[in-house]
Amino acid sequence: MNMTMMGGSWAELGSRIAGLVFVWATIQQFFPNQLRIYFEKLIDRFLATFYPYIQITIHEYSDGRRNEVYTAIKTYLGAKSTVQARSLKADKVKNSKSIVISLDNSEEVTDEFNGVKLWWALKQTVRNTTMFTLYQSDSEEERKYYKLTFHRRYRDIVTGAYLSHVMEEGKAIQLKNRQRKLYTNNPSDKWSWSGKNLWSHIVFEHPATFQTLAMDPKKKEEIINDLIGFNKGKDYYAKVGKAWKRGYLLYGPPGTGKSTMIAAMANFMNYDVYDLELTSVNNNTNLRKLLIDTTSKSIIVIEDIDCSLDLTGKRKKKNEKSEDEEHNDLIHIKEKEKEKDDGNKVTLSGLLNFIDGIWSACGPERIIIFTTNHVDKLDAALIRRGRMDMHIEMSYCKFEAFKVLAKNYLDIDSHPLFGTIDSLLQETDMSPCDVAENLIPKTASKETCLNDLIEALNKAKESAKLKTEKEAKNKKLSSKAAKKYSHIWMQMIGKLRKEK
Ligand SMILES: Nc1ncnc2c1ncn2[C@@H]1O[C@H](COP(=O)(O)OP(=O)(O)OP(=O)(O)O)[C@@H](O)[C@H]1O
Ligand SMILES: [Mg+2]
Repeated sequence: MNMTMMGGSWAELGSRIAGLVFVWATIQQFFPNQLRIYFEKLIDRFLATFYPYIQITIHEYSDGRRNEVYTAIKTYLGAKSTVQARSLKADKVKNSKSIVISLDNSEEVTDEFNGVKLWWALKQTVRNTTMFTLYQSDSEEERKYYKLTFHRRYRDIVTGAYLSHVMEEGKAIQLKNRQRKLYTNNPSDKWSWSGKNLWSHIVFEHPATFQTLAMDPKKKEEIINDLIGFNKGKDYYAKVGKAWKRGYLLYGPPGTGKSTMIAAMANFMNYDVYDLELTSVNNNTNLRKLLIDTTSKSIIVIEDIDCSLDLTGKRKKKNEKSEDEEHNDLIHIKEKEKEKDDGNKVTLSGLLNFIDGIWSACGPERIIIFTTNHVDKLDAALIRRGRMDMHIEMSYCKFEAFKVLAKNYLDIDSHPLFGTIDSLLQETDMSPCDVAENLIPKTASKETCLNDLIEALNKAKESAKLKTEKEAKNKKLSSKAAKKYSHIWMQMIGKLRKEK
């Protein structure tokens, strides 16, 4: 804080204040209450003439608890002070992935907001506290606080917009620096009575990014843009009256990168991941409790949704039904479920409520992802647009995806063998997982890896051909048998009729 800028000589001001304190003490002794209030006001006015600055103090602890505002200010000033302050502190803070820089004691920084100049200082008081233990002893307790000084002219702007800005910035930096977590739900019957152990977590450290994800580049860009739009959509969602959340359905054969995509999304958005194991949830109420216990800026994942709930069978003739019939069907299913709901299982309507019921809006900025290998097995109501806003097909490896894998695994952008691989990938279905397996360098030669892949692709092509031939043969045989038996059947019926 630049003290010389704040007007007058400090020594002079100090002696005036000392004089006033003396006068004040005398007044307190000899004068009645009303007169004392009058003098108090007079002194305030007198001080304000010489010292037009206001100070706000923010203590580290408030009502015995750590003050959230103090923490946000500390983070905010940490970012400012790296360029200004001469004395800084570096700490490894719990739940933070990097070292946190903050102001050292008695250091000061200047800030500017919409043309208003402000001065911040970190102060510390030491209090003697007596510990009443067996060996009664004295100990010193440190109390830290930030002091913000500004001209009284800017009182409104500082107490309003500026402090909100500091809080928002501080929280955003905290979020960016935090160590992200991967949660999984504990089985409902093992929840503690306090209800605090609904989820267990570990640190989330998956290396997948969109850059290393092998898929069609256009599709990848579309997904990235969708996520960016969602991330910036706070005002839009509020304006249209929608809860700030988005659903993605990832479907495709095994090993095509669905789980990898979830990790890439979480890294891109800087979100936590809640991996929800539906089979460990014993009823709809507990499912709702789990939802309420998730934080904002998180992805809730239900992997292999088709295996988690019995959603099949009810809509086998889906393609034959009109939209109206589908709708009525859903109402019917919900009613039937309600009738037999014994509170011992998660039902389709419970899951639908989980996704977009009134409780789903309880924490903003959340993404829900379902993955499945069999999209056609899922109930249309579960994945309709609005619930699962974007349906993403993760398909077998094509040449563009292969190029990403070749770059990741072999660090090459081109090779004379790429042409052969391109044409083989057009004729054969191989998952990125299997392609990647062949690209892991087992020997020093990159060419050997590519040749291994070509060999694997040729084998896959050959076995696919054999499979198709076998299927065609079986089909032919069964249609021949069907014809034969229908012929015999007809002959029998004819005979019976004649006999009649
Ligand atoms: N598109 C991809 N891009 C990069 N790596 C991939 C991709 N697909 C698969 N892999 C690799 O294969 C491994 C398995 O992929 P992943 O678990 O994401 O597949 P999945 O689609 O979730 O499979 P499943 O349906 O069996 O759950 C990953 O660890 C990753 O290394
Ligand atoms: Mg998976």
